Amino acid sequence: MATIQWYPGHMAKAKREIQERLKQVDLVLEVVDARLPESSRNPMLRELIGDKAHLLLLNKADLADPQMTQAWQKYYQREQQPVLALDSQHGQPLRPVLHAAKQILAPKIAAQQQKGVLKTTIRAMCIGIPNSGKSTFLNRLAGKNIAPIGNRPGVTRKQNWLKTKDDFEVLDTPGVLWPKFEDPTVGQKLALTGAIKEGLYHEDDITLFALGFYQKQYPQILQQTYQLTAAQLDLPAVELLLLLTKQAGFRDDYDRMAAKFLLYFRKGKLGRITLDLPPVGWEATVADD
Ligand SMILES: Nc1nc2c(ncn2[C@@H]2O[C@H](COP(=O)(O)OP(=O)(O)OP(=O)(O)O)[C@@H](O)[C@H]2O)c(=O)[nH]1
Repeated sequence: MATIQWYPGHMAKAKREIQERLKQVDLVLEVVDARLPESSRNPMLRELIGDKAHLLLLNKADLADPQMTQAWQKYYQREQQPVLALDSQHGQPLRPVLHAAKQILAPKIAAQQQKGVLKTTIRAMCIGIPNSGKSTFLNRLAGKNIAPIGNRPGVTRKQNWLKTKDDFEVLDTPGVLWPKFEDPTVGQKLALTGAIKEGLYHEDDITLFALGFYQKQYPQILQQTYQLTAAQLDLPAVELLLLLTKQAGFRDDYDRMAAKFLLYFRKGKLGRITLDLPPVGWEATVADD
């Protein structure tokens, strides 16, 4: 399978801009996809953030496996990484985000108050990879539509400040991917969830990856959606794709079936699933505490 690579012209520029803007903010809000909390974190951004106050937002939690989202939250808490799970599409994130921001910045706010500064504005910066839901999140935060929302990666181009009530100001930034995925499954997961521009991957490859993942982690969803027997569920992914293609009446046009499968997946019609699993053994260390 070809490795998915991405060489956007604006990446280096975005990096410089983010570096510059980091100096102006108290806090970084990192929006990731709750279905892939690690694979949708840009290592370059992580490096840029350094030790700046940082709240990790597991967005699209409505599409993720709720038990896995809970596990990931526990995992990050254990790592001393402040974290919140959000559904920006349907929820109201302002209150929980502001509350978490105030907790993270409590020592800084207390120091300012000691100096007699009573009205403290919190300045945050929203970062994340394309399509993680930054614009949707910011629109919800502001309570009105200000950031452009797209269902394609790479819609947000400029950096804009938005002000909410409660002296909370947030800076929007364009979604930034990184140039090369060390682990090819990261690219496959990002392509599956729609973070990578169409045309940079083969839909059948990504569908085969997804089928294999469902077979291993969520067989009951496949079984129920496509009415499969136990033996069919165990077929190699390629054969399963051919079977689904025939079942759909597409003869041997598996490209058409792959496109349909991806569309279904992206509409959330193939169940709530999480593609990244917390590192093996972390629960044991939590239990030891
Ligand atoms: N189900 C669900 N969909 C969401 C959520 N947040 C965003 N979306 C959808 O995800 C897609 C991408 O959202 P955007 O807000 O445009 O993402 P972005 O990160 O600003 O994207 P770029 O502009 O490419 O950087 C859109 O189709 C949104 O409707 C969420 O919490 N749940």
